Amino acid sequence: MEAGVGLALQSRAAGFGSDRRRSALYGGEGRARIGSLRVAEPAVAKAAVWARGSKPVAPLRAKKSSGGHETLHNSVDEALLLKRKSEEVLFYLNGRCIYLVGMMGSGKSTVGKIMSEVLGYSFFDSDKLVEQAVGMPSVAQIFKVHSEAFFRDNESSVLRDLSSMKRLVVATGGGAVIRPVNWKYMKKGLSVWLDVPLDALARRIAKVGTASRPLLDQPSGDPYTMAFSKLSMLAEQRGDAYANADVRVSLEEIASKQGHDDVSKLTPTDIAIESFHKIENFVIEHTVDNPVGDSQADSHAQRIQTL
Ligand SMILES: Nc1ncnc2c1ncn2[C@@H]1O[C@H](COP(=O)(O)OP(=O)(O)O)[C@@H](O)[C@H]1O
Ligand SMILES: O=C(O)C1=C[C@@H](OP(=O)(O)O)[C@@H](O)[C@H](O)C1
Repeated sequence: MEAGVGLALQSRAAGFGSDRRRSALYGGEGRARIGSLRVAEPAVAKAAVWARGSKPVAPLRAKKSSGGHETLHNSVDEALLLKRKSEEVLFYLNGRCIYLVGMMGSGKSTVGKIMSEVLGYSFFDSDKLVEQAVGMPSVAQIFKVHSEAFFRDNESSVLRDLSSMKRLVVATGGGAVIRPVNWKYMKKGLSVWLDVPLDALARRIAKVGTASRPLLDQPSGDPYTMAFSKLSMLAEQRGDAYANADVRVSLEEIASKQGHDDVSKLTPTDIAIESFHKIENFVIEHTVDNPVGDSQADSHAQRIQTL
């Protein structure tokens, strides 16, 4: 049984409900607002926080980072490229939402927040919306007190409600892809599969712990090994479900384009840029009547080049 997610979203949209609920709906994480979009921090500066390597480095306004000029240059270049790509994509998206899908720990929330900020879209994490709809503080607790099926019903309701909105980036839960009805909702926008090798996922999850991810939570054992074996099982069960996404962003491919094979060197900004690139190609390839018009697209491309 679902907990009236649709009604909850509507009543909150009309200004009812608790502040906690309202801030989660309109700000995702308390930043942007639907209706009057607001980006709290300049996206370029924010993006520059993630420079090469897996750790955040100092923002631009700070003194030189330990990586020196080269690191600073890399982060500035990345941030500018991200900005430029987002401007191109914004045009092609025409208000459509972006749904990020992928296994647990694939970076949907991390990359999704960067994409939403630079686009000026609102960000939502569907797990958080389910928690609010049900009135429980964590997905883990929902699984424990109710069941996975109860969680999945509410997840579908949240996706249904989001699908009627515009200009959102949504980080879906890793298992949202298994229900065909969820694809009906996500296909109202553009879906992006963050395809991350299992060993990298297991490393990330072992680092942050499994308490918030009930399907991986194990009372004992080496965290990396346990996460790896559970993730492998889930990946097998889910088969090709992720491949329903409109575009696939493979971290292995990005790493190989950059001339190495270490996906742990990729920053979330690298991944956001590649996601924009793939979305743009997808829209161009799938625009049957070319409603944008070639000349309009050309002049847009020229404008972008001069930025
Ligand atoms: N490109 C990346 N490099 C290194 N760590 C990352 C990267 N993207 C995400 N992470 C880390 O991996 C963990 C899971 O990321 P998250 O965005 O929460 O994934 P998801 O939303 O897909 O479950 C977080 O601790 C996050 O900081
Ligand atoms: O893969 C899954 O089935 C799940 C992924 C989780 O979301 P994240 O992918 O954000 O961790 C969360 O929805 C729930 O624990 C189930």
